[in-house]
Amino acid sequence: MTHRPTLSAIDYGKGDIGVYRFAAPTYRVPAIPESPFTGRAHDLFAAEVGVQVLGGPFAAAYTEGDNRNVVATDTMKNFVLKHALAFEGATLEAFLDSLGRAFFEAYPDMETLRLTGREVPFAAAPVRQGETFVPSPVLLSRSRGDCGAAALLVTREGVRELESGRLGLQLLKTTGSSFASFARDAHTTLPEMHDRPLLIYLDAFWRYRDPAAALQTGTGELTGYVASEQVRDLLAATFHDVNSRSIQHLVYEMGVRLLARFPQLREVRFEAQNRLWDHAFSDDETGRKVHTDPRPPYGRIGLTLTA
Ligand SMILES: O=c1[nH]c(=O)c2[nH]c(=O)[nH]c2[nH]1
Repeated sequence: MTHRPTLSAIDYGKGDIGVYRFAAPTYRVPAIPESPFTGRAHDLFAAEVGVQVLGGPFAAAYTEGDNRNVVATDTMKNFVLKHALAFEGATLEAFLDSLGRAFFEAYPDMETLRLTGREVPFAAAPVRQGETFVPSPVLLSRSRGDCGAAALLVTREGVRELESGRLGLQLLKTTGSSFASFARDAHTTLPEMHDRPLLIYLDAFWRYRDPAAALQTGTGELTGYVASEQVRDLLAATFHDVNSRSIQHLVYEMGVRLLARFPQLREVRFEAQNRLWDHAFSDDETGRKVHTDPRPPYGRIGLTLTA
């Protein structure tokens, strides 16, 4: 008999479950100075949801090919869609939380779930109404830009981990950023940059002191809920204001302001990428400059700040 290795961790589930729900309840949040956002202007709840079942009595499927306890991932997908029909709340976090509880109720063998969601952003198109433009109540434009996100680790006892986020920001500051006076040695070729056009890709994440603030199932004003659109705008406002000496310096300032603006948060985290364009040509007479894409290697800057 050959030696049988130990099954240290197993998980299986479904990814990228598109959930597009019409007539979804909306919510509002208190205004903050850095953002015009106070609530979603339409009633489409659109997200890509992921479900992973961890551990539990699913080992025999791996070791014996015994599927008797396996909930087919196709069944999970149907379960998620059906749950969206019944869900009374408005936010991604509340949806995933209630989804977890529904899974535990329906499937007694499930012990731990990792639930993830990423908003599919649509914005109301501006349409003329008299002398001005208003958001169309029926015409939405799919935005390929940044989006809200949430990830929960849940057990039958409740939410063990909850992290919210805004993913995929791409921010360019044309002037007012530097990177100079860094350590130089025999390997250094990078010149000092006292004013560089700075392009960053940025994912931002946050955790609440009390996850209950994120999991409110109400639909009116959700006091204490942090809307990812406001986070996006606060990060952009910070980049606008700060003359950064590096991306490290910039994300630190972003984190400080985010924690100060939302005292209900206990931790913020950033994953930034330096996507600075390469300078190609300049014309001193006109002041024009042309840049091009950099070579593939890019700088990565991470930061976690605790309040
Ligand atoms: O903001 C920056 N931080 C760095 O650590 C770094 N390193 C580098 O080559 N360019 C930059 N820019």
